[in-house]
Amino acid sequence: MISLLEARNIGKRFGGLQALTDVSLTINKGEVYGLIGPNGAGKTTFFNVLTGAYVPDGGEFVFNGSELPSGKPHKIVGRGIARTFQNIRLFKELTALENVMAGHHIRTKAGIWGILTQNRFTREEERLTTERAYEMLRYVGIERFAETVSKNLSYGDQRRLEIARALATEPQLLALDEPAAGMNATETGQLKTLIEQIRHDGVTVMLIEHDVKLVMGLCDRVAVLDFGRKIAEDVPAEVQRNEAVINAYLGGGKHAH
Ligand SMILES: Nc1ncnc2c1ncn2[C@@H]1O[C@H](COP(=O)(O)OP(=O)(O)OP(=O)(O)O)[C@@H](O)[C@H]1O
Repeated sequence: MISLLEARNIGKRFGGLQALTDVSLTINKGEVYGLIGPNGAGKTTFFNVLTGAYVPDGGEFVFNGSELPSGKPHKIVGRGIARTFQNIRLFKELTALENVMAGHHIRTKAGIWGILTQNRFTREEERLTTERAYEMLRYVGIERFAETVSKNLSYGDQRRLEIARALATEPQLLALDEPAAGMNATETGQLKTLIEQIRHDGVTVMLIEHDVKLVMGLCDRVAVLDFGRKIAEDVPAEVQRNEAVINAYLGGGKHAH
């Protein structure tokens, strides 16, 4: 097994609150890796330090054998890590197609100057970006909504669009923050199929999710956070019968979702 991401002793504090304490984990290439735990356990904070939204107070991330910069979201996307957000963050007034094109621009050479000056090279690149964006929409199953303003899409389709936009950055690791939140059973089933396809196509997936059935049915391994510490990491069957995990989360105790 080849490791893609290694988190080493990640710590993050917000004032008096220790949101993450010495979190270490390794994600292998080709895995679907779940991150679960009660509300406030630190899952989203982990994504935020990984993707550069926050700078960790301690520890480091090694990706593809070299250290990731901290607090540099754009650079981290460039290194091959893309994410979606718990609260959907699309450009609401832009069409689905435009949202995905915005994602792909990180991989184009022309950059903002090219776009402003509209030279021939840029026009060709724009054409390819548009083509690729359509391809991504098709991939997640919402090509028919390419010209729809994204705020008018159904909730499930907005979540798919976020995934398409993240995939347009051509990631090696796709970090999904509660992708099934607010989805009905049919949409969740389709999401599971989509994530399996993404993995099949060579993208490693890290997933925060409260839908335990989805997590256990989809993930190769699952890590459990509780009060900012990793309390377990194993294959789903083992995690489900881990006593500490049952007490903290799966048992439906006081801070389970
Ligand atoms: N920017 C911030 N400033 C202060 N406290 C924060 C900040 N972000 C998160 N926290 C706190 O850190 C802790 C961990 O929050 P986090 O959102 O990472 O939990 P979570 O496991 O993702 O929870 P949920 O399942 O509810 O999304 C919580 O107590 C939260 O209130």
